[in-house]
Amino acid sequence: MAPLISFDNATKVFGTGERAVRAVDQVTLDIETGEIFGVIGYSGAGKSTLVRLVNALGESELRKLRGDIGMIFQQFNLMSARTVAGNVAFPLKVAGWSRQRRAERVAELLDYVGIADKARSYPGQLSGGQKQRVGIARALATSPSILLADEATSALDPDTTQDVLALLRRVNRDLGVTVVVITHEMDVIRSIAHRVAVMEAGRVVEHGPVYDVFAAPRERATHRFVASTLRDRPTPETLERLRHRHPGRMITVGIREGGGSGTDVTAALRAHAVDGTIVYGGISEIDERPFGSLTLELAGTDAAIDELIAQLRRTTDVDDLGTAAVPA
Ligand SMILES: Nc1ncnc2c1ncn2[C@@H]1O[C@H](COP(=O)(O)OP(=O)(O)OP(=O)(O)O)[C@@H](O)[C@H]1O
Repeated sequence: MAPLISFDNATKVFGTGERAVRAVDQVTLDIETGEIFGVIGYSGAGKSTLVRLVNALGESELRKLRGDIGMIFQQFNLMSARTVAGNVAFPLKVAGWSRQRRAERVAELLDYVGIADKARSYPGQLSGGQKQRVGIARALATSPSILLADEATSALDPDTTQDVLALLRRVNRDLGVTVVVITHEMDVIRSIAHRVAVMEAGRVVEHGPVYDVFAAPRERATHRFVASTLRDRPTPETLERLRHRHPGRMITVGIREGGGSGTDVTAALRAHAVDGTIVYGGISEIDERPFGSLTLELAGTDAAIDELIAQLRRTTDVDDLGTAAVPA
């Protein structure tokens, strides 16, 4: 199937001469129908500009697509003088829907996003999470096939963020809407994206399935984003402290789907008569698959520990951290 959105060597330059900024620099990227695609980067990386290019297609393309792209924003962009129902009805009005059909569609949408009771409220009377639900209802009004979410959860607290992300996941799954999420937070990517592109200085420096990018980040920026969300591996400072309490041989074992599970670790310890104490770690989910690591202090003969590590390395990555006396 042909991609829904295709960037082919896309470039956007602001300004001219010495002051020219290449906000988007030779980006080639395909977004497939039905996926949740994440674009992550630090402030100024060019994410918003890239997504705005989707909205700025040539006239004929645009006519074909008008009403086919919904958009939600960090600051919600609701009309404060209109009620919730009025905000959601607005794009339908623009599209020429009758009053009766508008009312039906608005009721259906507000029910879907879980704020049917707020139809007559004004945006100023709503919490941030409720405002974003209105934004989502409005963006979905004309049944678009693409939803662009530009930092849509960046103004929300962590719990509300998870609620809104769960709603976006439903929109993708139940309604088959292709969702493009722009964010600077790897937590957001980890929670809902299937594939991700990492942007830096206008370029896509790395992209692929979220699980693969997490499991084997190649670029420095990607390493930083991954570390910012998992926090499962001890930093050098943490390791220093751990060594005081646990002077023995330590290893960090990657926990993955299809190899390197907690069960594998337990079985390997037993098979080699090595005792393992879990001293650090975290296992969570990426794209609904297990992912993380465990750091263990091991007690056993050197030979047994070496064999244990060799066995684990057949299915997952193992960092040998050495001992307090002889760090690796
Ligand atoms: N209209 C404009 N005129 C001039 N420069 C611009 C304009 N829009 C964006 N830029 C520049 O392009 C670069 C990329 O900006 P962009 O907003 O796309 O980044 P971003 O990754 O979305 O960052 P943020 O999350 O802070 O919005 C920045 O250096 C920015 O200053």
